[in-house]
Amino acid sequence: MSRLYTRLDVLRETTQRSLDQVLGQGGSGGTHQNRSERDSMAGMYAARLSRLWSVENGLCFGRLDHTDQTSLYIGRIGLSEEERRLLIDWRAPVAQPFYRATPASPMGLTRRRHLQTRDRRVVAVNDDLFDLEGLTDADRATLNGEAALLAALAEKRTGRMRDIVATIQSEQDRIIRADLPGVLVVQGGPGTGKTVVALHRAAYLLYTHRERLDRRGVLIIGPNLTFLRYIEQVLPSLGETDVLLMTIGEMFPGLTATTRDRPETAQVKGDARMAQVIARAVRDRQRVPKRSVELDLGKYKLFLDWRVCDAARTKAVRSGRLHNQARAVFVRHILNKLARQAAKHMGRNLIDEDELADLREELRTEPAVKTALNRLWPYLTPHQLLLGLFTSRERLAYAAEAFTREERALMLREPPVRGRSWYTESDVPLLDEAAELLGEIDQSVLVATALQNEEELAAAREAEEHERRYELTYAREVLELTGLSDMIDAERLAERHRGDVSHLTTAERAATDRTWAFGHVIVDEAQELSPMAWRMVMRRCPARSMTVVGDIAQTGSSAGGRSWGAVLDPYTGGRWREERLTVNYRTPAEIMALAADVLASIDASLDPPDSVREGAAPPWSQQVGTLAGGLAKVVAAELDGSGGTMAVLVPESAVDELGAAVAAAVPGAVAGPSATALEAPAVVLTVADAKGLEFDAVIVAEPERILTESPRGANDLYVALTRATRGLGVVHTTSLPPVLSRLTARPPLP
Ligand SMILES: Nc1ncnc2c1ncn2[C@@H]1O[C@H](COP(=O)(O)OP(=O)(O)OP(=O)(O)O)[C@@H](O)[C@H]1O
Repeated sequence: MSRLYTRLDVLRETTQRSLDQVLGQGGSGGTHQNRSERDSMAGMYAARLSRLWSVENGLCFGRLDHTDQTSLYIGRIGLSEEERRLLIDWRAPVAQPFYRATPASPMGLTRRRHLQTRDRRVVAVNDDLFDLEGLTDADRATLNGEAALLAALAEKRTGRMRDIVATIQSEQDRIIRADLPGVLVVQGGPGTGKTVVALHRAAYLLYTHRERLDRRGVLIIGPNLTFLRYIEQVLPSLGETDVLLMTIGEMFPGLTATTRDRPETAQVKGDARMAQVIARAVRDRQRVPKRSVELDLGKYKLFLDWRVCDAARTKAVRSGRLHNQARAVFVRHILNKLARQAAKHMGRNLIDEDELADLREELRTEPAVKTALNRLWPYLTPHQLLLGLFTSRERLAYAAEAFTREERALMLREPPVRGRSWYTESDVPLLDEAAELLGEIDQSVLVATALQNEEELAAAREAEEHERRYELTYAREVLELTGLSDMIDAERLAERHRGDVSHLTTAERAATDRTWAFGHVIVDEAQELSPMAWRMVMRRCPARSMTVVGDIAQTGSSAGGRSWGAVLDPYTGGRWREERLTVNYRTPAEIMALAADVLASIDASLDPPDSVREGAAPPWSQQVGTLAGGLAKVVAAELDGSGGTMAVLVPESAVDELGAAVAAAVPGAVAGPSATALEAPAVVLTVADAKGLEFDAVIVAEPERILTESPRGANDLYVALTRATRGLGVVHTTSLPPVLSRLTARPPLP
C-alpha cells in the first residue's frame, strides 16, 4: 500500500510542477494561438491533478490472486512505474474477475481479496476463496463472502452518495460494462443500485471509449437539483469530472426551471399532442389579414392586399425553412409587391431589378411597413412564442384545439411578474420544441427589430439575464467540482461559456449549446419523464446511445411512463434491451415488507426486490392530535444526535406548514430542498423532492393524504417508504390507510 501511495505522491508532484510551469509562462501575453495552447495545457494538467487528488481515499481496494501464482492489485486508477503495472484501474478488462468471479466460475482466480483502508493503512481484509482444495485451515477460517458488501451497506449515510467500486455485485457489473451503442433500460425496484450503477457505467464508458466520449460528452439527467447534489461526488471520486449533470428543467440553456406544475397541468403540458400545439402556435404567428391593410408612408399610402399576404405565406411555408429563416421569403415577396405599388406612385410603371432592390430596402425601414410585417410574421424566440401562447385564450383556442376547454384552461396563465420565475419544469421541453420550429435569430436582427410586443421583449430580456446568472452559477459549480477555483475565476469561465469556447471542456461547452449531440445520455428516474421531455432528450442523443434507468412502479408524475415499450418504441423502433436489478441494498427486509404491501395495492403482479439486509427495528406508527405540532415533537424525539440523516416526507399540500413547524422546533432541521438540505440532521421534503435519495431514518407524515393527493398517490407512498436505510415511522392524525396495517402502533401523542 505504501508503495502505491508513494507513487501517487510522485505523480502529483510532477503534475503540479508541470502546471506551475505552464501557468508561469505569462498571463495574457503572446499570440492568440500561444495563449490558447497554454490554456488547454493548463486545463489538461489541472484535470489530471484533480484526478490524482480525488483517488486519495481507497486508492487500492482489492487484490486478485490467480491460479498461475500471479497477483494484481485493483484500484480507482491505474498506476505504473518503469513499465511495471502497480495498480489496475477497476474498469480495465483484467479487473473484471474482481466483480464477476464466483465459486462456480472462478475465472482463473484462487482468491479475491477486499481491502478496506483508512488514512493509507489497511484496516480490514475480507477474502473470497475459490480454490477450496488448496486452502490452509487459517484460510478457511477467513472465508467471508459478503463481509465487504455488508460492511459498506451498514455505514451511516452522509447525505452524499458514495461510489461502490470496491463492492460492485455481479449483476451490476454486467450492466456497468454493457456495450456502448443502443438503448439499455435498467429496470429495478427501489434501492437496487440503479443510480449508483448508472454512474459507474458512465465512468466505465468514459474509460473504455475515451476518445469518442471526450469529444461528444456524457450527459446524466436526474429528477431534481437536490438529487444532482446528492450524486455529484460519485464521478469525481472515480476520477471523472467531465460529465454533465442536469435536470429536465435545466436543459434549455439560460433557464433553470425548478417549479413544478400541478399534476393535471403537468400531464397536459407533457402530452405528446403538445408537439402539434407548438407547431400550430408557430403557424398562428404567420398571419394573413382578413382584409387589405393600409400603410401610411406620409408622402403616399400603400395597400397590402390580403391575397398578397396569403401568397407570401404559402411561398414562405413551402420554402421548408424554419419560421425565423422563412420570414425572409415572406418579407421579400411582400416588399416586391409594395415596391411596384410605390413605383407607380412615383409615376414609374416599369422598373428594373436594381431599382426594385433599392425600393425594397427603402420600404423595409419604413415604420408603417415594419410594423405590418412584424405583426404578420414576427421574428420569434421560443420564450416569446410560449409567453404569447399561454397568456392568450384565443391563441390557445387555436393552437390547442385538440385539447378540451378544461385542459386549455389549465395552460392559461398570467404574464410574468418581475423577479418571479415564470417557467415551470414542464415548460422546458415546450421551449425546446419551439426552438426546433423557430430556428435561430441573428443577434443583429433582434436588435434591429425593435418593434416587438413590449411584454415579449421584457420576457426575452429576462431570459437573457437568467442566462447570465445561470452561466455564473454553473461556472462556480464546475470549478468547485473540479477543484480548480484557485486557478480560474467563475466570471471568466462564465464569459467563456458565452463567447470563445475553444478552451472549455466538452461538458462545459455542451451545457450551453441546445443543439449539442451527446455521445451517451443516461436518464435516471426515467419513469418520470413526459412524452414531451422524451422528445427533447432524444434530440440530444441522435445516436441513441443511452442508459435509461428507472422503475415503472415508482412513477409519481401524471405525465410519466407506464411501460418502457410505450416510452421507447417510438424512438428506437422497438430496438432497446432491458436488464433487471433484483436485490435491494438499501431498505432492510422489515421495512420492505411494508412497502411490498403498498406495491401489491398498485399492481399485484409486481415483485418487490429482495432485501440484502435484515434486522432493522419494525416500522412504527404514531397518532398525533395536531399534525404540525405532533410531527415536530416526534421528529425531535427521534433525532438521537448520532450524526445520521433523517427525512420527514410530507404531502405536497402541507409542505410549507409542516416544514416551518419542524424547522422551528428541531435545531438544525431544514424545510425544503435547499443547498444545505442534504447535510441537515433532518429535512422536510415532498416525495417528489426525495426521489432517488436515501436517509438513515424516514418519517412519513399523513400517508392518507399522500395517497389521495395525486392520481399516483400509491406510487408516491411506495417511494416514501423505501427511502429508509435503518428506521421508518409514520405519523398520522386520521386513521391509517389499511395498506399500512403491518405497522407497529406506538401509544398516541395527545
Ligand atoms: N454493490 C454495492 N455495494 C455497496 N453499496 C451498494 C451497492 N449497490 C447499491 N448500493 C447502495 O444501495 C443504495 C441504493 O442505491 P441506488 O440509490 O443506486 O438505488 P436505486 O435503484 O437508484 O434506488 P431508487 O430507485 O429507490 O432511487 C445506495 O446507498 C448504494 O450506494
